[in-house]
Amino acid sequence: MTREDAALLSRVESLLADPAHARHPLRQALEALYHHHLEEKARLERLVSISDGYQRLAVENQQSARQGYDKIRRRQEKLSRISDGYQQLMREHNLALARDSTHDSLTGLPNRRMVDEHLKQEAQRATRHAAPYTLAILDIDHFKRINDRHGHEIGDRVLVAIARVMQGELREYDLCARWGGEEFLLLLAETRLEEARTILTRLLRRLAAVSIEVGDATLSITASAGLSEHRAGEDPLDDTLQRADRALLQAKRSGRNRCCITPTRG
Ligand SMILES: Nc1nc2c(ncn2[C@@H]2O[C@H](COP(=O)(O)OP(=O)(O)OP(=O)(O)O)[C@@H](O)[C@H]2O)c(=O)[nH]1
Repeated sequence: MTREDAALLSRVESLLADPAHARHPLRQALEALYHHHLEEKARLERLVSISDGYQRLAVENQQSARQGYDKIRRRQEKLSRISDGYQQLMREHNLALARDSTHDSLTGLPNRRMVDEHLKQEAQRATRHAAPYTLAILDIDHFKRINDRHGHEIGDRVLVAIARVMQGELREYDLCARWGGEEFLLLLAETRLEEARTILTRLLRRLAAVSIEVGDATLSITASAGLSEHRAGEDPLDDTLQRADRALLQAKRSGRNRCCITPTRG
């Protein structure tokens, strides 16, 4: 209520209360108007109060709806984080499984299964592009002595060291796999026998220069290798590798620390 309204009301109340105007012809009408005004004012105040209550309720509802929504959103974000983490874990787990199934756990080199896959691909490539490739089988010389003298653990260290050297020496499109025990299979892509022999001779020299510290002593090794070039139409494992194996035997028999080849024909 404004100051003017309050002053007017107070003036009306004074007029109504004044006995001098008790018989005034407008007094009754003024009194009725005054009471009507008070009732209307009270009604208006009630309406305002109800309206305020509604507004308060609406705001509270809005707030609680927003809080509820935020809570659900936070929960969903949390769930999606958990799900993302779980999926990432599964992906890593599957990758690790796939890797374990195709790689040797000691050296980290590809294993036989991986060789099989590569040989299939290489066979297709060789047929399509007439691209030659050579297989080499490399075997550490007198490895049993290393195990016997220094123990299996040192033998393992030697295998790991050799694997690392071979991976460093070969081209990235070649394959160097652990074939079993102290034997490694090398697939030299797009490589003819003579070129492969040069690569293997260099590799054997590199291996012979490796020093492995065992306590106070320094250990060194040599290796022998047999090579054979794949011939069109033949099975790489049944034929090419068999010839490479025979060449390896020849390398061992003729004094070790060397590589031998089987001629491309014959
Ligand atoms: N430390 C270790 N030794 C292995 C592993 N796999 C095979 N060997 C050993 O490798 C040795 C292979 O010995 P042999 O087949 O007699 O051949 P070698 O002593 O290398 O002799 P040559 O091949 O004739 O020069 C055996 O003593 C096996 O126990 C392995 O994963 N770790």
